Amino acid sequence: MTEFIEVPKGLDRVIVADTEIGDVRGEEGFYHYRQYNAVELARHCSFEQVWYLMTHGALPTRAQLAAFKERVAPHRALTPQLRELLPHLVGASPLDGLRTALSAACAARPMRPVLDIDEDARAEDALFACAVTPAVLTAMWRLGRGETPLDPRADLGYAANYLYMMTGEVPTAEAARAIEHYLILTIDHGFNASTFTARVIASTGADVGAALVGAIGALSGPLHGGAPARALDALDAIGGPDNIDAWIRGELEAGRRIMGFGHNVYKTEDPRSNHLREVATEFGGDIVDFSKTVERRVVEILAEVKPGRKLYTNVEFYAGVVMELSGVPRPMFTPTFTTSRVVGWSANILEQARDSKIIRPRARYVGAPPPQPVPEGGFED
Ligand SMILES: CC(=O)SCCNC(=O)CCNC(=O)[C@H](O)C(C)(C)COP(=O)(O)OP(=O)(O)OC[C@H]1O[C@@H](n2cnc3c(N)ncnc32)[C@H](O)[C@@H]1OP(=O)(O)O
Ligand SMILES: O=C([O-])CC(=O)C(=O)O
Repeated sequence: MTEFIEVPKGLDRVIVADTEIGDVRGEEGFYHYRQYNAVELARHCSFEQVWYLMTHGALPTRAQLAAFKERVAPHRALTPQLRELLPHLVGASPLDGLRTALSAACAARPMRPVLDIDEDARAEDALFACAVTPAVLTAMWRLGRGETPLDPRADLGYAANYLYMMTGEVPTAEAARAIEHYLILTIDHGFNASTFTARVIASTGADVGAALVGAIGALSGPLHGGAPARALDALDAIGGPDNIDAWIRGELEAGRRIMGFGHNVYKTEDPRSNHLREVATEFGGDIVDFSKTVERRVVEILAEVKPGRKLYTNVEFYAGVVMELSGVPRPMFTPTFTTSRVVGWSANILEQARDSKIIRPRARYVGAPPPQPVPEGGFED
């Protein structure tokens, strides 16, 4: 007799795997990649150093980093197939374009199921997908505006090159470093919905590309990854200090959620939000002051209207502010998130692929009691 185990809705607080990649300690407001505080990594490392850490399990030596960058370099430009495909995707949102184009690029490679290949081959597939993602997104953006996609520049760091390929301008050091901080902060975050999706797909033995494309789909919803542009739109809709309370209360009365607030794991301040607030403060300006006032009132009003829920700003609120100040166009906010999270998904896919157990939970059937006779011809009257 099979014994069933009830778990809370949304798998809330359920531990479904062991991982050596990192963890989120929600009560403390702390998260880490491997053995390092992720915020400290953002303060002290380049994106590529943390990328190496996530996939290799240790920070690189100088020589290892140089060798890693050489492995990445040939994959940073669009493949010939992508150059041909992307113009056909103009009109799609950058994220939908990425989902489609990455799938095509992985198919053209071709990628083979993780179950059929060794660790090195899986890691090469993951490295290819991560390296080409910024080129796909920036090309989609430029093509959509009638501009020619740009090749990556070897003399620019990861974030500076990303901004350059998108806008055609070499960004200021301040903007490049701000985006690099944001990208490092968002590489990984426990078993969030998109990472879990990637791991479910990898647990079937499917190829790395299949797992990444599924994860992109999971990151496109407003409740996960899709909030930064909506948070900025909210600042626009509020308009000025006199309208803050009325706008927030109106949204809550209409049953809507305030984007960029609340988190499934953090029951105190999100450390990424605290760090990005600092980054935004270094830029300074009206939008930063206004954001801080809005943040304070949202937290206060949520505490009043939703007592006991412990709702604070999550990463997405100041992510939007920092991206806006760094010159990232709003439709590229969530796509920019994928350029970092693809590295975290990849580390998770590689870890999951070492485990041969398929992820396969059960659901309780609550429909009409079976078996009923099938109506004549398969039609209802
Ligand atoms: C990188 C990221 O993906 S970060 C998350 C980005 N998403 C957002 O910012 C969207 C807004 N936030 C939310 O929708 C939620 O806080 C989530 C999805 C992030 C987390 O949800 P959960 O932890 O599962 O909380 P849940 O949905 O159970 O909400 C708990 C209560 O708080 C309320 N709540 C949670 N977040 C918010 C919010 N942003 N605005 C208003 N109310 C909220 C819910 O309405 C619910 O109230 P109830 O008890 O009266 O029903
Ligand atoms: O952890 C989560 O559920 C959402 C989140 O903040 C992330 O994925 O970065």
